[in-house]
Amino acid sequence: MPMQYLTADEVRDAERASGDLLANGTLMRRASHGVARVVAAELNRTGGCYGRRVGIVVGAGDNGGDALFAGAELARRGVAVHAVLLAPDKAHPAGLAAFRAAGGRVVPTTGGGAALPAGLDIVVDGVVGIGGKGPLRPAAAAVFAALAPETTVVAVDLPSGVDCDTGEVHDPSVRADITVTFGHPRRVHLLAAPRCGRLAVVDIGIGKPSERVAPRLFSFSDEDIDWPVPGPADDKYTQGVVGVIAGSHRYPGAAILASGAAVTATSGMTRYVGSAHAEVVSHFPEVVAVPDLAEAGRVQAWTVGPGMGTDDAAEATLRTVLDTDLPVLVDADALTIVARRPELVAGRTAPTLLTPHAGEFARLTGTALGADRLSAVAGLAAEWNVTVLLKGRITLVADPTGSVAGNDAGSSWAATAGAGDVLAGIAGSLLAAGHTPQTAGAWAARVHARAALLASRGAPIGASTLLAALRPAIREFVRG
Ligand SMILES: NC(=O)C1=CN([C@@H]2O[C@H](COP(=O)(O)OP(=O)(O)OC[C@H]3O[C@@H](n4cnc5c(N)ncnc54)[C@H](OP(=O)(O)O)[C@@H]3O)[C@@H](O)[C@H]2O)[C@@H](O)CC1
Ligand SMILES: Nc1ncnc2c1ncn2[C@@H]1O[C@H](COP(=O)(O)OP(=O)(O)O)[C@@H](O)[C@H]1O
Ligand SMILES: [K+]
Repeated sequence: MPMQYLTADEVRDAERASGDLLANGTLMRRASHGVARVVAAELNRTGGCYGRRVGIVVGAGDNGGDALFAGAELARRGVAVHAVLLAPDKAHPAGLAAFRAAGGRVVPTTGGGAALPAGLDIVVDGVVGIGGKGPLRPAAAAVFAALAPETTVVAVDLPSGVDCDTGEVHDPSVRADITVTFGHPRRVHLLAAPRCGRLAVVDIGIGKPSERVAPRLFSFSDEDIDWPVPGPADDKYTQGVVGVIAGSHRYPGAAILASGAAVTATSGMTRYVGSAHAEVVSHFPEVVAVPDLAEAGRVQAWTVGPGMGTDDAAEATLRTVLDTDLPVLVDADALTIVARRPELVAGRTAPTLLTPHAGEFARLTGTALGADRLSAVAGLAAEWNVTVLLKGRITLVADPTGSVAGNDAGSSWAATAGAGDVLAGIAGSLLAAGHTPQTAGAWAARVHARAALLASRGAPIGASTLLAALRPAIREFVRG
């Protein structure tokens, strides 16, 4: 099942709908118990709970309340728990009473600030949760800045200082090793996944919000991905033929990478059109390669753009392809052309997938991509009535209805020249196989990221190494 990521308002809506459970404190009891369990498991993994030392950083709201109740539970298990109260007058009263009663120690405040003692095994970030705004304030920032670098940080609900709805990482903010959230993941857990560390979702007995607001962010689970495979009745044409228009005789790299990715991604046939036809065939003899579009046979989808140039001839080719009623993936140089001629795609009714990186995105919209990547990509998709895949560590694929599929690559080894050409070849193949632009883009991003991880094993890679790992990566997503 795809995972849905909620806004802070949607979380509040779901919490309110749980009625008595919210009012009588059951939700907070379950939430804090979940935090304590995760912290205890981490301590047990590294030697046990008894005699260990944990710090909690407690803000003014219910996030601090969660931390205090969790601290109380840990203290009852024999952990020495020290709390810094950032706003002593506002600290959750029942939480603070429980913490003190269990033997938790509150660090005395001196000169308006307080620091945690040294030598802690784990520090719990209970500064802010879904009610937080902006960066960490100075008192909280000082506590985290003073921690030894090896201290494990467990964030309650989200790392404080990171925006719940946009994932904007303010400076300063918390970097968590583990984040414990409640009921349903929030947008921040995907949009700022590297800042959240491992995510633990604790069931506290709340349902889904009654209404979702656009953009609605989700991610495919591995099990949702069902890679196309040929059946007994298939031949090379029935699985969808993909056409690649990329590269040039002078710069054949993009042509070879995109065509090679298309050959590898799905069975069937890959056609190539462009002046690098001889180079493409010398690397991948199975590609049917011709210099001119007029000579190309039939395809079920086009990938157009990487390294094709932006001159009049390139524009004419792009126009011809976009004038068809076939699915088209528009990348790289083709995006530069579209930025000056938006009417080429804006009126299309056939499936259209634009795949910009941040710089190309800015060229398309005329403004630099800000911190709210999710709203930006959903906005462009809605305005142009196309699907937009925004590249990066977190790839976002927005369709025009406000649905956005996100994928955390899990590593950043794919940030290498030519990796985008490989992505374009994979996603084009999935379009030719009949998938929607959003599914094609999101599945391509997932398998591309997996290939980068497999290829790298901890060392830098180039795009051809990534391409070589594509087949084992795809194997993980072939069902049955
Ligand atoms: N509802 C429930 O049943 C459940 C809720 N649960 C938990 O409650 C959390 C939500 O609690 P919440 O609504 O009290 O807000 P919260 O995130 O603690 O922060 C707001 C406070 O922080 C302050 N503040 C704001 N920005 C700040 C900054 N940058 N730096 C420093 N301070 C800042 C601001 O205070 P002020 O601006 O007045 O100083 C305000 O008082 C949720 O994330 C989950 O953990 C769970 O127990 C499950 C059940
Ligand atoms: N920091 C990062 N972490 C993970 N993947 C990244 C990162 N930056 C870029 N990528 C991925 O690498 C590829 C780079 O594409 P692109 O920028 O078009 O490069 P090129 O044009 O050189 O091929 C995309 O698939 C993108 O999502
Ligand atoms: K927090």
